[in-house]
Parts: sequence; structure tokens; C-alpha cells
Amino acid sequence: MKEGSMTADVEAALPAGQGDSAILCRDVCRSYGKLRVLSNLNLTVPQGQIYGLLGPSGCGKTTLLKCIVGTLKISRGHITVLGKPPAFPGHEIPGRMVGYMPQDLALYNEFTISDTLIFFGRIHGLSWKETQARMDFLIDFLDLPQKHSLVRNLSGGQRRRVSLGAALLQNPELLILDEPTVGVDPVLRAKIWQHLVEIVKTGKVSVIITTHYIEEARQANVVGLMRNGHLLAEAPPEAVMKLHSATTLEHAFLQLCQSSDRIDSKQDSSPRALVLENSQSFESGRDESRPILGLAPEPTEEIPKYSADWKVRARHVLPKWRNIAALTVKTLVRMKRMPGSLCFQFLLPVIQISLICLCVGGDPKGIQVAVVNNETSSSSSFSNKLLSFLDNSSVQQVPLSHSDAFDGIYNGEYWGVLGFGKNFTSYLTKRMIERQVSREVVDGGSVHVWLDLTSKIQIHEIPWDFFHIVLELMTCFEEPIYGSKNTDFTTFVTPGAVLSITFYLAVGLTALSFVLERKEGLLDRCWVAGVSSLETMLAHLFSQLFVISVQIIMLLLFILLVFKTPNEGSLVLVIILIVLQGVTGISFGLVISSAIDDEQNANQAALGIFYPNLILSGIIWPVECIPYPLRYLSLILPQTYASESLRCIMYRGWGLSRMMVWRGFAVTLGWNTFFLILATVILKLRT
Ligand SMILES: Nc1ncnc2c1ncn2[C@@H]1O[C@H](COP(=O)(O)OP(=O)(O)OP(=O)(O)O)[C@@H](O)[C@H]1O
Repeated sequence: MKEGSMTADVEAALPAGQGDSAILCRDVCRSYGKLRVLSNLNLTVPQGQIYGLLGPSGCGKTTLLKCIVGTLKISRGHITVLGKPPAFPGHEIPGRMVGYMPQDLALYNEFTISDTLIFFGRIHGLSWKETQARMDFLIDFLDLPQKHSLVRNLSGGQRRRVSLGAALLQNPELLILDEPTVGVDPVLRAKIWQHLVEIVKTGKVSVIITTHYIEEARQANVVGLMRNGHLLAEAPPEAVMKLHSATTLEHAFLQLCQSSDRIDSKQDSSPRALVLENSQSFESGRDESRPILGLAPEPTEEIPKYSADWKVRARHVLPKWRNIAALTVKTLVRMKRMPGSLCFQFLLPVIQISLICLCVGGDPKGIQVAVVNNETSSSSSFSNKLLSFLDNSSVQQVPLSHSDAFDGIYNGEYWGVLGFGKNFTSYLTKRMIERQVSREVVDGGSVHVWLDLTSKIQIHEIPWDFFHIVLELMTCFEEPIYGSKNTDFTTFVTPGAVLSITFYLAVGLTALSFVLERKEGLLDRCWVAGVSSLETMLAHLFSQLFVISVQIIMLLLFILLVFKTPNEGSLVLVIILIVLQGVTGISFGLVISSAIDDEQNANQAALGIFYPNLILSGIIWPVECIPYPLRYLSLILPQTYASESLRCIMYRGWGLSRMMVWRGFAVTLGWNTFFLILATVILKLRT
């Protein structure tokens, strides 16, 4: 009887019907994999009231709040927030209508307090004047330090207050605060509650707040006790205490939990007992979705149908430049606050290309070769003439006796031994004059070469020099059609290396961007403020474009002016192709960043593709040398045709009318579009 009248009290205290509710959750279910966190949950937040959501750690409060603001999708049921489901086209939830303070601090550490508030002000479309006025109020109200203080230098409690300030900034109609009073001193805690009580008085603002300090929730108009993913009670705090004759809210909740445990154990142990209990107690055999205390959803409650015309839907999908600008400025401000890292990013490509130009493709120097010359030392002897042809900057000739030369090569002192017989000149002359000579003449008129072939690159230079001499004697090289006679390996490698450096630095710049922001709750916070996945992508693209533009300018200055790499073609085409490759790198980094949650895995993914891509793209060795099945793979990679295209522009002076040139641009643009769409879709699917 007592309980029956109490339920009536509760019903009178709570507004009924959807029209009066700020938030309605009906039969809401949400799981993480196999873990069911919200189970047929029903919750009603009355309009213009404070709703205290209480419950033990891990019961699903944060998950519920994320579903309410639309950053998590529910697997069943429906949620209405301020009249429409979250993320419904044209609805400003997520957006300006909701102020969300997540449990994580979700603040940019490199920002000052004023940067933080200006950033959120921009996203909410506040004017400069409005933002400044609200900032002054919040700094005073939340007792914050000077507005130019960096967030990373604030104490834990101060950071929480900045986070609360960001949620209150735009005077939202709905405030969702996940443990705003943790780490806040009792005086300020009281002040925050007083502020919440004041703002709901107008009847236009509704608040849902979670807290671990159960007693402070007595100031809420309604409290909801959550346990195991559903609500045990939903009623004004006084009603909850009265029902359990408790003097404190904490005590009342303890009793509710115990009643709930008793029911659960009875249900588990005996299905028969359940039937018996059903007729005796209002608690037993209870439908999980119905709270022990409070309003249960009306069985006849209808789910309204919502619709939006195509213009609203289109506007909802299209990116807002205001948000892109705010996010781009945010990234640039963060970069400015890390000058060391920015300088490193600008210098790294120059260091890399310089190392490639200096260390790859040059001629070997100072290779020690033992020379055993058994001919007389006359300068007219063929052996001495041949030896004088050897490039002495590459090969350092060490005249030795036969035994010393072989001892030296066995001890690793020399890379080879060149031997000339006693009668080398006369035998060689005979070989040249006579058509048929004996084996002895052939042998005596030959240069004998013994090599240590463990270092191929150096030793190949020795027979190459002889080969070269013969070639020079026998061949008449006309002027080359493309390139120069002095073309070396560095010239071949440089265009591909420039593209590859630009691509990988861009991957490195972006691969961690979402990973860290997601981990710190910054992505969620921005989404609740109304930023879309596409806007996040585009903003990252634009801000990173600034970095890669500086990198590309420095790279080009170095390769063209310092290392004198030839460029016969249009510099504009060269720049466009390199920038587009940088964009490919950024968009690939965004794919990694949106698909992977963990820094280590994101780093591994970025590093893992580096080497195979470098080898397969024909950057350090021509594609024509790659075995066939792998060659097909090579051709679809983003840098294979692009490197070829850049070489054609720079060394052949070709333009876009040539297939080998436009093909590189087309493939690069194709990859850019694919990666950007993929990253946006992944990011959207993962919220
Ligand atoms: N991203 C996630 N992936 C898998 N499980 C998760 C994830 N987020 C939360 N959970 C699990 O869901 C359950 C509810 O978590 P939630 O953060 O909603 O609890 P809570 O009531 O807010 O806890 P607290 O008061 O400690 O913040 C926990 O068991 C948690 O481990």
C-alpha cells in the first residue's frame, strides 16, 4: 500500500509524454562485441530539469551518454533528443544544441585556455564578441587561471574545469556532463551545481549529469540508478529516499541494489519461485526494462516517424567551411606550439634527399687492388698503358709481388689482383697481328684478374673499367637523344626518391593524427560539437598540405640548385605531381589513422608498407627487372607510374600530352580519391 502510493507520488513528480521530455530512450540496447552494455534501457529526461545518472563503475553510463549524443550507434531501440533522434539531418544534435563534457579531458594540450574556447566557439558559429564575453564569464565562474595559460601546464582539476567551460560555452539547450565534478574542490562543486540549478530554472535548458558523489545528486530534479545496463529507478531524489525510508540517497540506492540482487538471484535459482513471487511482490519477475521505481514506458507509446526534405539532407552531408577552417587553424596552432617538431618536419626531406644524392649511385673511391706486373717497367709496355687507363680515383693500385698480392687478398686487404705476364706486350701484339695463335700466346697476352667477390658493387667496377676502355676504343657514342652521357644511377633514382620521401613523410604526419585524438576523446568531442568525418578529413588534408608544400619547396631547391639534377620539363608539372603524391601520402595516413586505434599498430602499418612499396615501385631498380607476377602488382602501386612520369618530365622534357606522363597523374589522382573516400567511410562507420 505504501509502495503503491509512493509510485503515484513519483508519477505526479515526473512529466509524462514525449512532448515534455528532453531525452527519451526506449528499449535501448548496445553491445561491444559480445559484451552487452545497455540492455532494453528506458530513460526519460524531463525538459528543463537536471537528471542525475548514477550507477556503479562499468554499468554503462558513459556508453549511454555517447549513444544519446550520437557518437555511438545503438543496436536496438530508439532515442529522441530534443525532439529528434541524434544525428538526424538538420538536427543540431550533435551540434550547437548540445554541450558535452566527456569523461576524458578531451582537450588539446598545446592550446591555451583561450585557444580552446575560441576553437569550440568557431565550431558553434559564435561571433568573436560572443566568444570573448562567454570566455570572460567562464574564466571567472570556473575560477580558471589566466586565459593564456597552456592546458598542458594546468592541474588535473583546472583541466576538468576548462573542459566544463567548453561544454557550457555556447549556452546549449542540453548539457551532457560525464563526471564534471571529479577532482573539483567542494566549494567549486557547490558552485557548479548552483549554476546548473540556475540555468534549468528558465525551463529551456536540460541537464544530464553523471557523478560518483551520490549525495550531490540530491540537487538533481530526477535521478536514475543504472545497474547492469538498465535503470533500476528513475524518480526525484526525495521520492527514492522516502520509498526506502532512507536518510541519504546513497543509502536508498544501496537498498535498491540489494532488492535488485535478490530478484536476480531468485530468477536465476528457481523459475518456479518466479511464478510464486509474481503474485506477491511488484519487484519479482520484473521486466528488466521496467524500473523498480518510476515511470515505465507506456506500452502504447508510439515511435514517431521523422522526415527531412532533400535540401536539409544535402546540407547535412555537405561539409561546412566554418568547421574545416576551425579544424585547420587548430592543427596549425598546435604545430606552431611545437616549433622543434615543425623544424624537424621541414628539414627531414632535405636531409633524406641530400643523403641519397651524396651516398647513392656515386663512383666507388679508393678500392685497393694489388697489381702484379711481371713486365719490365718500361712506360711503353702495354701493361703500364692499360694500368694508366684505370680510373685512379676509384682504384688504388698497389704494386706487389705475386705472393704478397695473394697474401693480401686472403687477409681482406685488397679487393682483387691484376696480373700481367712477363711478355704481355709482345704476346698481345702477336694476338692482334696473327689470326691464329697458340694457347701460350693467348694466356700470356691476357690480363689475369682474381677477385674477392664478396662485395659485388665495388669489384664490378674493375672489369667495368676495362670493358669501358674497350667500348671507348670500339664504339662511337653519338649525342644521346634524351639524358646526358654522364647520366648516373643517382639521376635515375632521384625523381622516385623525391616522390617516395614526400609520400612517406606525409603518411608519417597523418598516420597518428586520429589515433591520438581518438584516444584522448578529442574526435568524439569534436563530433558532438557538430564536426563531420568529411570535415575532419578535409581539415587534416589542408593543414598537412601546408607542411608538405614547405617540404616540397625545400626538396626542389636542393635537388635542382644544390645537386644540379637536370629538369628539362615544366617545373609546374613537377610541383603538381609531387604535391599530388604528398596528398596520396596524407590520405593513406588518414586511412591508417581511421582504421587503427593504437599508436604502435598504426606505426607498424605505416612502416610495414614502406619497404615493399619502395622496392616494388621501380624507384631504386627499374620495374623491367621485376619478375612478371610482381610486376603487375608493381604497376598498380601509387608510385610506379608516378615515378616514371616524373622522370619523363624532368629528363625528357615531356608534357601532359604524353601517355607516360598523364598516366602518372591519373594513377595518383585515382589513389587520392580512393584513400580519401575509404578513410571517410571507415571513420564514419567507426562512430
Ligand atoms: N570501446 C569499448 N570497447 C569494449 N568495451 C567497452 C568499450 N567502452 C566501454 N566498454 C565496456 O563497457 C562497459 C561499460 O563502460 P562505461 O564506460 O559505459 O561504464 P561507466 O558506467 O561509464 O563506468 P565509469 O563510471 O567507471 O566511467 C564496461 O564494462 C567497459 O569495459
